Amino acid sequence: MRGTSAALQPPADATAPVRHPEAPAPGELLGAHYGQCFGCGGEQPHGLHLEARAGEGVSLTAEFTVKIAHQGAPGLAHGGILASALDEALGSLNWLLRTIAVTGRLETDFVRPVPVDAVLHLQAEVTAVAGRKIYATATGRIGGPDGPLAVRADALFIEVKVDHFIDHGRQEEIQAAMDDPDQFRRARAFEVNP
Ligand SMILES: CCCCCCCC(=O)SCCNC(=O)CCNC(=O)[C@H](O)C(C)(C)COP(=O)(O)OP(=O)(O)OC[C@H]1O[C@@H](n2cnc3c(N)ncnc32)[C@H](O)[C@@H]1OP(=O)(O)O
Repeated sequence: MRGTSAALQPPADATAPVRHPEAPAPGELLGAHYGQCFGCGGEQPHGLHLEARAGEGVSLTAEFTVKIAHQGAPGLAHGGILASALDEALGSLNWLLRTIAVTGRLETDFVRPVPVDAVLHLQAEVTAVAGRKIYATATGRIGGPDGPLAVRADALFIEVKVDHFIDHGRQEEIQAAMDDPDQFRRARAFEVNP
């Protein structure tokens, strides 16, 4: 069974997504956008350490290994963790558009339980854009890109200005990110077009 609400159906005037000319080449690792990010940051000991690689068009692949710290039921990944992995993969697509956007809505189907130590292979793509609204979809398969389907999600991202983070984020982290002398890292912390 699959459920996607009307809010995730692109409107009639939606257009196909356009890959930014300076987006990383297909096959290139995207790297973490922020070291403290729970999804991709290398400085988060219990984070997902999700590694995303650019694909063709506005798509990517990503992998994450389910760790002991990610359990819900004994020996199985927590559903919220799996939704986080999908959210992170979907959010990383915005780097290929060079658009700053946040998740407005995320609808997840949990198809099959995912055991600890399994590697979840994610595939995500933007399907349509309508004004500030970015529609995207993702799947997660166990053990390999052709492995059994475990999770899938459809999402709506909403384009925001960098002020979204500056206005709402805790001041000390915002300041630290803004003070980063590495212009590229500073830009990516907020997924800003550098
Ligand atoms: C930096 C990259 C990090 C990647 C990590 C993974 C991504 C994340 O987890 S991001 C963090 C989680 N998300 C958030 O914190 C977002 C919190 N929400 C918000 O800040 C606001 O609600 C926000 C910005 C999404 C929308 O607010 P606002 O800018 O005022 O837009 P608003 O005018 O309400 O809506 C714009 C359009 O989007 C639609 N929309 C907004 N939210 C939703 C929603 N939840 N469901 C469906 N449609 C929505 C509106 O209906 C409207 O559509 P239309 O233009 O057709 O009328």
